[in-house]
Amino acid sequence: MKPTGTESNSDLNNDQTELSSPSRRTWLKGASLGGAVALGGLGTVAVLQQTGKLPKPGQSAMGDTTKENQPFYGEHQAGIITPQPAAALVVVFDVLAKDKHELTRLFKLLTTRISFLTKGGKVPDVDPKLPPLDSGVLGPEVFPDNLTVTISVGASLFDQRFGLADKKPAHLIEMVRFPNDQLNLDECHGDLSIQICSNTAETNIHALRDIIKHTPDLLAVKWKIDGFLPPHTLAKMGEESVINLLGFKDGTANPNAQDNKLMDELVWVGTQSGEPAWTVGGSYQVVRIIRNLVEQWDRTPLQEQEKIFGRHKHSGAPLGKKNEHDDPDYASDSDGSRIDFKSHIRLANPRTAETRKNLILRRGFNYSRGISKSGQLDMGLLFVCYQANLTNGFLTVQARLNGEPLEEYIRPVGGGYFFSLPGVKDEKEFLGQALLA
Ligand SMILES: C=CC1=C(C)c2cc3[nH]c(cc4nc(cc5[nH]c(cc1n2)c(C)c5CCC(=O)O)C(CCC(=O)O)=C4C)c(C)c3C=C
Ligand SMILES: [Fe+2]
Repeated sequence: MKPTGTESNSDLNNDQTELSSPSRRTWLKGASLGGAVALGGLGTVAVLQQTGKLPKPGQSAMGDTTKENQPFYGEHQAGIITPQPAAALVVVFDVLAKDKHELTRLFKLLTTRISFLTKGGKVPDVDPKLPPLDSGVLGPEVFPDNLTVTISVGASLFDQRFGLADKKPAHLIEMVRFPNDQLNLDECHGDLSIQICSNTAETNIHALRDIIKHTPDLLAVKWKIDGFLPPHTLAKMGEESVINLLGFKDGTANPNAQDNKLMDELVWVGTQSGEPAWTVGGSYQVVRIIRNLVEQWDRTPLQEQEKIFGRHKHSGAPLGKKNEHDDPDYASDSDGSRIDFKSHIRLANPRTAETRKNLILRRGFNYSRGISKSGQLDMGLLFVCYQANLTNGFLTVQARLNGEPLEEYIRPVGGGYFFSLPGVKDEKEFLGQALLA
């Protein structure tokens, strides 16, 4: 299936992200040296640690964030409209289950593991002659650390193996190849994706190893990629967006994920969608591994970089405007002399009444993973987005972006389309229950 979509102009509200998390306020705010005198004899760092104004070894610069937790039970899975933490990984599996009965066992197992991992708790000791129940990566007691684990299924899960063909979400297809793609098939598609996000890479690794340990006969890893967000800009989230590896603020014009009505319209599959009933409360997930050709980009004049995005590099403001969240005001730029018609932002979202249905919720992370065979840095954007309708969302937006000047500096190399399952409402339910009913 080929993505399509051409749009026309009129005005549209500018939806802004409100992802502010009070726990992410910089720990230095309000820290004072008062009390240092009372602890005379200790060095300044030790004094600040004693008074709780500096992190102790093992604590992050934000303070102890290990107890932060995201609820597992709810109408929707966590990790979609949840504010983004610093670390992420996406892992995609082939499902080894042989029939629907085994697939049900897989989803029940995933439910049990995720509900434990996101809450945390003590892991029982076992006979030392046996393998320990837990990898021990987080110590003897597992802590939540803001963990979310989001389960999504690919189009291939609806083949003949499990008798689910008639339950396939209407828009779910295998990822299509766009003109600028240089896809490595080893990093494309798959039966099941798991997005794991938390405050640290270690917590994500712990969760992944726990899931793999419990599912040896049911899942086989196909591909995996780690992502991160810069902590120094995460601390200012809500005021400013985080910076991507091309040095631009990313996420500025994202729809407000705290606005439930907007999320019902743009992200969650609703009862009137014409989709199979089991999908209500779920969302289409797009994952794209988009390499940034940073050596080339870093030798590109600032003026050119800004023209390509349509925004000022450091402030993130639309060209010709002052502040990051200012409206690009395309009505006053009908000839494209201020913000080029081919700029990334103008193509991605022309902000017309007709293109409102194409809005997507982006939830990307930076990635960096060594060097290419020809000695270039292998880094870029782990692009993730969610939408209620894959065709209206990513496929249409990407079709508009095809041929954009940014393509000279980016190469999509992998990814897939998936459907994120609806949430688990309480302890009696399991992930995918309605799909397997
Ligand atoms: C198909 C969807 C999109 C892909 C793929 C994509 C890749 C991509 N984007 C950046 C950097 C930025 N994107 C920005 C805005 C933006 N991007 C998309 C969609 C895709 N981007 C949308 C819908 C928007 C919002 C447009 C708007 O509403 O005005 C920005 C500007 C800041 C922001 O609003 O987030 C940057 C910067 C890269 C580097 C990239 C691939 C590597
Ligand atoms: Fe973008």
